[in-house]
Amino acid sequence: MTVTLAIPSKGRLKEQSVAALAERGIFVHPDEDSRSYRTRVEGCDGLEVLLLSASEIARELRHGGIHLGVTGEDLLRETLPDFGDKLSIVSRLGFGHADVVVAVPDSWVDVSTMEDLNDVAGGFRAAHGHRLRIATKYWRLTQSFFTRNHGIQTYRIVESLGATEGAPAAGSADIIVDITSTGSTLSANRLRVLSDGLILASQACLARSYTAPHDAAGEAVLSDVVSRF
Ligand SMILES: Nc1ncnc2c1ncn2[C@@H]1O[C@H](COP(=O)(O)OP(=O)(O)OP(=O)(O)O)[C@@H](O)[C@H]1O
Ligand SMILES: O=P(O)(O)OC[C@H]1O[C@H](OP(=O)(O)OP(=O)(O)O)[C@H](O)[C@@H]1O
Repeated sequence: MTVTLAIPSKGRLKEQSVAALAERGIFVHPDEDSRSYRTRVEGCDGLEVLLLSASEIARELRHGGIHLGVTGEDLLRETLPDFGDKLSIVSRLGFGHADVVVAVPDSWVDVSTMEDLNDVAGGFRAAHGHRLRIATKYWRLTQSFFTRNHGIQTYRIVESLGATEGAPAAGSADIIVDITSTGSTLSANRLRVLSDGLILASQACLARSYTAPHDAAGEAVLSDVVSRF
C-alpha cells in the first residue's frame, strides 16, 4: 500500500521541506499540472508526497488521514496538545523556527512578567468594564499556558485568524498570543514580549500519525522513511 507524507503547499516551509527530503534521498518533483497538490516522487518506492496547508497537515495527522507530515510544532501542539499514542515527532528539522509568545502593548510599563499580567487581569473588569481580551489563533496553547501554568482565570480569548498583532491598536483585544521570529512585526505594532512569556519554541517537524491505517508493506515504507531522519 502507499504511504502518504504531506508537506506544506507554499512558502518557505515548502521549499525547505523539499530540500530536507532531498538530503535524505527522497526527491519530490512538481506534478505535470502545476496546480495539482500531488507530486512525483523518486527515491522511495511506495511513498506518495502531497502538498497541504501547514495547519491542515496537523489536523490530518491527528485523525489519521495521512501517515507522515512536515509542519510546525506550534500547529501540532495546538491541534493535539497531548500527543498520547496518536502521533509522535520523528525529527525536528532545524528550519521554520518561530516562538509562540505572550505580548502586551509597550505602554503597559508596569507589566513585564506573567505575574504582573495576573495582577492586571484580576482588576481588569473593574477598571475597563470587560475581562482581559487576548487575540490569538492558538487558543488551546493560550488556555493551557494562562490557566494551567500561571493560574490566570479571568480573561477572554478573541479568536484571530490573521494580523493578530493589529488587534490591540484596533481595540478588538488588549494583548496577543502569536508567533514571532525576528520580532519586527511585534515592534512595528508597539508590542513587547513578557520576560517569561515564551509558550513554545517551535520549528518544523516530521511527525508520524499512529491512527493512519497501513499494512505490512506500508510499515516497511514507514520504517524506511523514518530511518532516513
Ligand atoms: N516567520 C514566520 N511566519 C509565519 N510562520 C512561520 C514563521 N516561521 C515559521 N513559521 C511556521 O510556519 C507555519 C505556518 O505556516 P502557514 O502560514 O503556511 O500555516 P497555515 O496556518 O496553514 O496557513 P494558511 O492557513 O494561510 O495556509 C507555522 O508552523 C509557523 O510556526
Ligand atoms: O517576528 P517576525 O519576523 O516579524 O515574524 C512574525 C510574523 O510573521 C508571520 O506573518 P507572515 O506575514 O510571515 O505570515 P502569515 O501572515 O501567513 O502568518 C506571523 O504571523 C507574524 O505576524
